[in-house]
Amino acid sequence: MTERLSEETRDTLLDPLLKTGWEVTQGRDAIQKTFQFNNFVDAFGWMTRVAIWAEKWDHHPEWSNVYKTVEVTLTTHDVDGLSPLDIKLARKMDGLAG
Ligand SMILES: C[C@H](O)[C@H](O)[C@H]1CNC2=NC(N)=NC(=O)C2=N1
Repeated sequence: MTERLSEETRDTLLDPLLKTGWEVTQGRDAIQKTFQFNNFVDAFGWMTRVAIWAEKWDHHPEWSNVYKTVEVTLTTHDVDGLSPLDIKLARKMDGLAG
């Protein structure tokens, strides 16, 4: 079972993600980002690829898709806050989005 990000490592791990458009969610220990794609098929294809990693890592996003936009929130429900798994999945999402 994972643990919440420690205060010592939190900023170091979050800073690179904040530079790629992730934001800390107001009122929740979570991060969020809106991904824009060229069209619905690209958006859904990206979601499909992310889903495979989410299932492999047993760590799943909270997300919604409208046409070519995907809004994503990441947090770890088991610890009610951010964990290294959220950092890992956010990095993977950025990587797969190109
Ligand atoms: C039983 C199952 O392993 C757990 O519910 C996993 C599934 N995916 C998860 N995803 C996220 N975001 N947080 C969790 O705590 C979590 N827990």
